[in-house]
Amino acid sequence: MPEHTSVSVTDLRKSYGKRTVLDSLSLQVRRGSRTVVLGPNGAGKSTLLEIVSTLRAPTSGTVVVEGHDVVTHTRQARRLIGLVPQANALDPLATPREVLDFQGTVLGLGARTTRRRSHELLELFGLGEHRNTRVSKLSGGTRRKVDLAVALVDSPSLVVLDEPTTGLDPLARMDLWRELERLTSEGEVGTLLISTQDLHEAEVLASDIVVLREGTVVAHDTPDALKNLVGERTLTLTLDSPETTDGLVETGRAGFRTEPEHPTTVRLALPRDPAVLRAALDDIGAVAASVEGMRLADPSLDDVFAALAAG
Ligand SMILES: Nc1ncnc2c1ncn2[C@@H]1O[C@H](COP(=O)(O)OP(=O)(O)OP(=O)(O)O)[C@@H](O)[C@H]1O
Repeated sequence: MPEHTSVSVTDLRKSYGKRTVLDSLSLQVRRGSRTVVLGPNGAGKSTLLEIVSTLRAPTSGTVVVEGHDVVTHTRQARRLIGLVPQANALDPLATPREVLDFQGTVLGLGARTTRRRSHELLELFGLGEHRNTRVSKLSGGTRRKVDLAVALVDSPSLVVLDEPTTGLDPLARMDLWRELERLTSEGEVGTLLISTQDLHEAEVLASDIVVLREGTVVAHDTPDALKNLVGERTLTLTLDSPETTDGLVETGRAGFRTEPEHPTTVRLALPRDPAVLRAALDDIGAVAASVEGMRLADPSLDDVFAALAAG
């Protein structure tokens, strides 16, 4: 496994009976990355994360986390992984402090280390004022921070989060995103592996994106590279009449197009060839007196998802 790889997945297959859910899946998760796994319902995101986290056994193939094979060296791998499961699994009657202390005890950290780590994590997530409040009385966002704190008790190198903000309100989501960014930028956690259905979440969090479709990786790159791969920068002009837009579409040399429902707007995928770009600007210059508005839009992860995940 190369030094800069946190998780190395090779030829992974998972079947339930006759149904193959992950198929010949190979993937290298960069150490230090916030890698987001995107894919439609049933693509296999949770299954992949559960196998990486040692919760589920693969049918075949290998998964190595921080140098430890999750099947042959499960215990060693498990110690380096912090898991934030999809469903909240906290005891509603316990307090955050009790939950953290319990986790430290289960992990065999010793009383002093457990106390110190509990204190550090309560501080890290601003949970001090809630330390003695029962989990059942905490907001969804605060509970999620407790989930995250629990995952960090043993200072894992890799934190795996399955749909971490599902069910949270927009402010709580943004708050959790900030925490996750801070964890990696301040070096508290080496690598984050996150599954989500939420393209906005991916946009905010991801340094790297993996697109899964029907149990295989169909793309893996930085968000910008994926956007450039599938989408185009688009210029939208609003002109003063349908006649002017029609004229531009007919005479323009760079692929101007209109949409029937917006007869006064004209769209142009920005040409990469400088000569074609200059010709387009000339054409726009010729109708400059008719321009009423202009908007430049970058390709988005919606374009990536539509092109790659939905197929
Ligand atoms: N224990 C199981 N037994 C049988 N089939 C299963 C089991 N767990 C998952 N599956 C099936 O495997 C496929 C992949 O499920 P998985 O939960 O990994 O997908 P996902 O991408 O996480 O989907 P979602 O976004 O809906 O959570 C689904 O079709 C699911 O029904």
